[in-house]
Amino acid sequence: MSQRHDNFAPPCPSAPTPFGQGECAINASSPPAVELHGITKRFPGVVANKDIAITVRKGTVHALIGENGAGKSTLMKILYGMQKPDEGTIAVDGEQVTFASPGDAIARGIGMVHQHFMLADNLTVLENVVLGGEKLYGIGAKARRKIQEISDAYGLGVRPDALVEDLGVADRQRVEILKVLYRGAKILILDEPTAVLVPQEVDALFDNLRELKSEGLTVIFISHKLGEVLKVADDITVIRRGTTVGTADPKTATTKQLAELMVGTELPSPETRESTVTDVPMLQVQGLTLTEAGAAAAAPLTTAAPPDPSGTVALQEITTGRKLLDDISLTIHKGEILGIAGVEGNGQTELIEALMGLNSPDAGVITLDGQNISKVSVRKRREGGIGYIPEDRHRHGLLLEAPLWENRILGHVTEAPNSKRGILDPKGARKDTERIVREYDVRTPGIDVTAASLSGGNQQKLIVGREMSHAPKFLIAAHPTRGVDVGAQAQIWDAIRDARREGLAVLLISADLDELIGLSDTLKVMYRGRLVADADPATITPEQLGSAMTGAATGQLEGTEQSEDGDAR
Ligand SMILES: Nc1ncnc2c1ncn2[C@@H]1O[C@H](COP(=O)(O)OP(=O)(O)OP(=O)(O)O)[C@@H](O)[C@H]1O
Repeated sequence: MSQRHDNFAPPCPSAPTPFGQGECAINASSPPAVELHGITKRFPGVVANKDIAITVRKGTVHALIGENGAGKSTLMKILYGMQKPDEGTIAVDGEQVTFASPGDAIARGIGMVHQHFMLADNLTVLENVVLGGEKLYGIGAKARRKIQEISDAYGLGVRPDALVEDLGVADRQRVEILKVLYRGAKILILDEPTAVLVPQEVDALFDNLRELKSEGLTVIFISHKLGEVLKVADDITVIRRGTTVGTADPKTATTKQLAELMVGTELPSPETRESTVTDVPMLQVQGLTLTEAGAAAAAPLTTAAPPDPSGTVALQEITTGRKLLDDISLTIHKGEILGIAGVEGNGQTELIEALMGLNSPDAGVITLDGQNISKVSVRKRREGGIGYIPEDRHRHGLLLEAPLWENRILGHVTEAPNSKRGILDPKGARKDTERIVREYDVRTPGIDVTAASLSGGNQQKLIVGREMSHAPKFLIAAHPTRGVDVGAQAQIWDAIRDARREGLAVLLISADLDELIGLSDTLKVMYRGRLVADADPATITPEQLGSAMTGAATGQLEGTEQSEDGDAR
């Protein structure tokens, strides 16, 4: 490592050693909950983890940070029994263990909350928590008591009889946490837990984490949000290119230092106040309304998803006509980034799907560059100049089991360089994939590996590279930097800004409010399917925006104006 900061100590040596020998940053005052020593994991062409050494103290929050592809998820999968290390040892509470499956890890008190929640929407909280763990406390009064007890003990505020489909993102996350606690977890692994939360929800989650550790539980969490890491972590381990490069003391370290240690670059800022907005409308939406029945017509864009076995039931339920999009009108001009703020589940997904032609709106007109595209197919819309960075990269952005170069073709089959005179051109696609890998720094051993084998952030870089390569007129960018490290984030922001300067119109949807405020020229708040307020990105704060998003703030917000469609509800 070339740079060294006073606040950073080298990682603990990989061979088991007693604590407190001076050069190791970990405080010896609490006993270790987890000790990873000499962990090495190889995949074809990649050493994902190399001689990793981490000690996690009991009753602490331990953050794991590092650039995309550094090896964080692999390491946590090893600790959770999902992957087997090629070398190295794991000790839990001082005892050496080997895990053949997550079941083994759970039995040793390790639980993992994944980024993508794994809850059944149509079941209650109680049913979700009990599901698969029926042997523990049954499914009746005893289970209910236990859930209430855990919820009260850690301040989770979970209601056992609430239907999961009625819960917001933060509540769902609490259910996931409760679920692992119910199974006896004493060590919780959280994979980017704040990626989908608004600032107030992040604070609430951090209160929960503090509660957990005050009860002696241990939390390991992966994050790219360095400010949050400094706020909540007791210890920080930095992983770089598969190996531990240092530990940091959150009391004294700065985000800038962390960023430098992680990726060797300074912390980027999304702030952009140069205006390139023209008065030429690129995308116009008038009175877009969608009921549940129209949304059910949604077709997957890329993957041939297996039919939902509960499809018939779902269809029977779609009779209420509840409006998922309610009279949405907006205009995005050439050179303009219009940001939409909203807690997930308030219609953003449906709006994106409507613009892409993936659902059937009940009313409304969509115009792209003067052409009415309301009834036009997905393919024609793409050929007409719509770029699409989807919110769920696994469902709509990639064919996970296909190689990278085939993923380069996805959504752009008929366009150059993937196609020549109407015929697929694998050579052209391969060459251009290599360019994207180079230009967007996609960390991969080659373009023939599957998309599934890339780390999450590198998958995202591939999608962004692909979509920007077609010089779109209008870009739908849903969480464009979700899961990417600070270095790649800066690169993606630059790519979007550069294209905007050339006249690109962008619809930006992001849970990262700094990104939303920093990049947008115009900002709207979406709540329960409606655009309820316009905010000025130059003056609004993330906290004010967060309040508006949760519907907590009514009337006109500071830094906002009334929405086009009337009252600021
Ligand atoms: N199943 C797999 N097959 C092949 N390679 C893999 C597999 N899983 C991970 N890798 C590779 O191992 C390396 C580490 O990936 P990992 O997902 O652990 O990184 P990460 O630090 O979690 O990244 P991110 O921040 O982007 O999520 C990457 O180069 C990735 O491509």
